[in-house]
Amino acid sequence: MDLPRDFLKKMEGLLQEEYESFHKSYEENNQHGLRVNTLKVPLEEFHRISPFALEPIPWTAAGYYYQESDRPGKHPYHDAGLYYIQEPSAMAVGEIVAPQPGEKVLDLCAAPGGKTTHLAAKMKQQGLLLANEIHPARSRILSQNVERLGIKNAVVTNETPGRLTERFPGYFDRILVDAPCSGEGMFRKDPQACAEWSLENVALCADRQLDILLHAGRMLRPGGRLVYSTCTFSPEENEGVISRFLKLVSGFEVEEVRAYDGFATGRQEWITEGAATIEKTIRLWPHQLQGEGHYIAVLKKTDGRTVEKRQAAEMFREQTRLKDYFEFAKAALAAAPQGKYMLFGDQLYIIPEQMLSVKNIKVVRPGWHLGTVKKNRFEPSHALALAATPNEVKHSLTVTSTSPELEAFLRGEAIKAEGEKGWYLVNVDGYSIGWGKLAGGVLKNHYPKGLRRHGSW
Ligand SMILES: C[S@@+](CC[C@H](N)C(=O)[O-])C[C@H]1O[C@@H](n2cnc3c(N)ncnc32)[C@H](O)[C@@H]1O
Repeated sequence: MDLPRDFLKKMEGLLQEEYESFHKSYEENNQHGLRVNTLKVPLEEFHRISPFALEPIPWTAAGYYYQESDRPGKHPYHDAGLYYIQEPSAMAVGEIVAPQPGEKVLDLCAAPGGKTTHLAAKMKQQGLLLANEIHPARSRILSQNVERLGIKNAVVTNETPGRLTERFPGYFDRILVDAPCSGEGMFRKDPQACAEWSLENVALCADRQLDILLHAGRMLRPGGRLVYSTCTFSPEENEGVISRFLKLVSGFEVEEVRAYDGFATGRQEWITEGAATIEKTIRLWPHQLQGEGHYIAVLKKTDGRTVEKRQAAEMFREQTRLKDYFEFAKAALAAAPQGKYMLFGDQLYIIPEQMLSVKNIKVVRPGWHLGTVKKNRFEPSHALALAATPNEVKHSLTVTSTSPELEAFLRGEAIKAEGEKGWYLVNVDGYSIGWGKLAGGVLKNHYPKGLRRHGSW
């Protein structure tokens, strides 16, 4: 690999006798990982059905190494949301955030959604997961991944940390700042990060990271936990940002992180005036484990201001407009889902109970999308399909992952099928993948146009 000379010089100075083995790691290929989405398939079941040879990743309960030649991204189980393809070291972050079902959790820099989907699996569809991404196009990709993995309790926003802080002071139990960084830890995987690297950019990233972290600190409730992570090695962006934060803000302490084999500690000596507790933060090195470079710190808020009174999400008052939805639910679902229904224009959602008002906030996905209220009928959404199981609907059609029917369905074609008229949840080997509408022996295709496949795979 053609690595930036200034980068190598800096790493040699930092790592000294360890530098040689670090440098050698660039001669090896990066490892590939997938994380099973336990919202859709229990782990033991995935072990039984997995078409791929899998090796467990030690620091993640649902994470596995796979062989690149298996191409899990092409398998229909990917479209059905059974797993998320994620760099192995990145899986340590969600484990360390460790959100509990029912909590209020913010993922502040969330796209494309690797960590959001990991946090969601741990929350088991309960509580509020606010996934935010500042870049509009990236926030839409994040939203698609939330949909694909069948997540019901996530709200996706497209905001600056500053604007979220105005709405959510002292609100969250846990916050993840997976900060934009110089990406030094990803050079093996992402040659573009390598091409864009410079010492100036490292300094720029560090200032931006501190700014994001300061906002995050204000949104944390007293007693809550703030996890900061990067995929870079530079001490300025890691130990440096945490030390600067601790100097600027009182009432936070660094918490010990559970270490696995191969995890190393943060390095106090690499920054000037580094807090001694910085050694409780962790570093993942590509020459010490099978994964790329990462840094993770956990900060606990030991005190805080009294929390201001907040505005609850607007109540929904238009029950009459839901008549067609309830008729659809009666005909197609085993039971209408419980929750706080809300209409945004003609789009119907169930929003997480703990969500606050979204007025003046750029919302990409306000909750679990159920479908569109049309004139005299209701059309169910892809998000409703992906989060449903065959026993939650009245009619379902099972196809196998290798069947021509599934290929046709994913291409957007109609399928021949017999049965009662109505909406059918199409599922691959029992895992929901989309809607079809049956009439006259033909299942009309409702697989979203943007997701359809072309040719075979
Ligand atoms: C490391 S990536 C996040 C990866 C994501 N957590 C995942 O696991 O898939 C950092 C994200 O921060 C976003 N970002 C960039 N500048 C930002 C800012 N000033 N405030 C908040 N987020 C920012 C980037 O667009 C990027 O999507």
